[in-house]
Amino acid sequence: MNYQFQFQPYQRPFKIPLKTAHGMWKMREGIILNLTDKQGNIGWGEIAPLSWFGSETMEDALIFCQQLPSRISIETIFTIPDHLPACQFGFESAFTELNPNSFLDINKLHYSELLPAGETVLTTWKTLFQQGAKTFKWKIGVDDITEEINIFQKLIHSITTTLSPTQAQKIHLRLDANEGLTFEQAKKWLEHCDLINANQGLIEIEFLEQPLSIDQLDLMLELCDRYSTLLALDESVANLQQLNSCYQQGWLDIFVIKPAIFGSPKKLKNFCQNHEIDAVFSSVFETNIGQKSALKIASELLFYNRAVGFGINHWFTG
Ligand SMILES: O=C(O)CCC(=O)c1ccccc1C(=O)O
Ligand SMILES: [Mg+2]
Repeated sequence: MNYQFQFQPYQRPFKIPLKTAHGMWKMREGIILNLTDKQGNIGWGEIAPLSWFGSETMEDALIFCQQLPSRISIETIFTIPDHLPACQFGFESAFTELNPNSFLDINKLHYSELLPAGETVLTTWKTLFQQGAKTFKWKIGVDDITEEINIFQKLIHSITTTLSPTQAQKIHLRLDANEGLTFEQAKKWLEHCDLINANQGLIEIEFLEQPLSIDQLDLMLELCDRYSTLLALDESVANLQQLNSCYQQGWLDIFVIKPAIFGSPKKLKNFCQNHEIDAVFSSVFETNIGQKSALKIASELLFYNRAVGFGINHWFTG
């Protein structure tokens, strides 16, 4: 059995550049591919690399696609090397569209909306809340910490005063530092988070994501012991080898999984079915094609029903 293979690179500008502790991101680049079977059915896939998270680069992915013949076998799809994790996802997704293995309803998922770093968070959160959002993630570790904690207090105040006392559902707020904090700064943030969570009010700080760099897992484990607010690993668990390693080293809080750069979905499913980890599935700003495949994986593997980090469409026009 083999498939006809086609691919097309794309570029998609952000409405406003995404600011994280890793820098500014203005343009999402990737590759849309399709496989056609003998009956003429088409399966779509997307390669959306994120090299600052340790995946291959856009160039690596393009070179890989260019050297493939126009007809490829199943064997080719399932033997893409581990240093091309976004390619593994893209090709396997297209294959799975042609050979579906589950029919779960991705419309049942709930979403976390991504809020921009800095003061604009104060207006953005409200617009998204008025559209029905209940879970938000705010990027921190970008500006001076005193300034950010100041904005954080204003955000908490804004949420508290906007909610009606009869609000049925809690607002969940996630903080994502993208490795941008020091140990001391992480402690400071977690003190603020613990105070809010001790209130047991209508706002819950759901977790602090990747406060420290990936070589500081020991310190992040220490933060888990010291504070009651949960921590999440993201950059530290970008692929299967890293996930395995952090799991073995005793991480019990949350794991952020970005299916589009994680590598083979088959291997990811295998891991999650053997270890019931507390996972948050999240986007890497892929288009609807990659999102659909990633959300299918999420709906199959979600044990704790946490909101998925795919509330990102407001970052693009059209
Ligand atoms: O996880 C989410 O809720 C949104 C997606 C997100 O934050 C993200 C998107 C692209 C690259 C990195 C990250 C990140 O979580 O650090
Ligand atoms: Mg993150």
